[in-house]
Amino acid sequence: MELILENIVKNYGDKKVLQNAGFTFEKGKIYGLLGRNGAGKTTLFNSLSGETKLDGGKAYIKEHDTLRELQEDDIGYVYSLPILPEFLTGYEFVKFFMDINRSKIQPDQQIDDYFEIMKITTEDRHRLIKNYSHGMKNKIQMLLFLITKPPVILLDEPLTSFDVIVALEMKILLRTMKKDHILIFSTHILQLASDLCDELVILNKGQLSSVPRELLGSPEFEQSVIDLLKDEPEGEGRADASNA
Ligand SMILES: Nc1ncnc2c1ncn2[C@@H]1O[C@H](COP(=O)(O)OP(=O)(O)OP(=O)(O)O)[C@@H](O)[C@H]1O
Repeated sequence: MELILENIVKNYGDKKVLQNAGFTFEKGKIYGLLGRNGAGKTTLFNSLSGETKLDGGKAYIKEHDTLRELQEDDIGYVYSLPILPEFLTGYEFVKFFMDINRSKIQPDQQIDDYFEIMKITTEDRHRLIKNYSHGMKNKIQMLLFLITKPPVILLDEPLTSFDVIVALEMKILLRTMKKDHILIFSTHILQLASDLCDELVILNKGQLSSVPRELLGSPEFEQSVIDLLKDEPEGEGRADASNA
């Protein structure tokens, strides 16, 4: 399965944010999306999830040689600031979510199985969401996608809200999930990106480009990414980014 972006354009008034951005993302990989503040990472995620209308271009899902337009249902979106019903307990909310998505769930999957996978304790399951930490809310959002299994999962700065232990748990979870999904997460943490991602994608000047794989984990990695993100035109010593 592939997510294919073609000539994606998004403007806010006179501000051109995404300018003919194109890229092909593949199932089985974790992609890190890097870009400077205001580069348009959230705008790209909002556009793909249908929250914001695109001004141009198309997004497709390609599966078994069949191409179709991306639909809202294809996307699971883990927001950096999750919006959840605070008046319910985690358990009540997940139960409700399972009820309305009954057709997508394997019959042998029990609600507690999902909480176990997400390592949410029995006590926490029955607490009101309004008392959850930011990281706990992110965990609940990720749990929802274990239920509905959308082909594409977008995570906006997800791991920054987790403590080191939970971040490690989440990394393991993302690595197990990647075989069934296209996972794209935005981050400013270069170490996390090089550690977790199979591919790094740079969003700069409204366009997407991939960081050469051989740079991941190399001693020049950090400096090369900084060079790629700088506004200056291509100069000596600058790493080569290949447009997909
Ligand atoms: N609803 C909006 N109306 C007008 N301008 C917007 C809107 N949303 C975003 N922008 C502008 O679009 C640009 C891209 O914003 P966006 O939030 O997508 O960037 P980002 O890469 O996610 O940034 P950060 O890393 O700081 O979260 C910014 O200049 C921002 O001010």
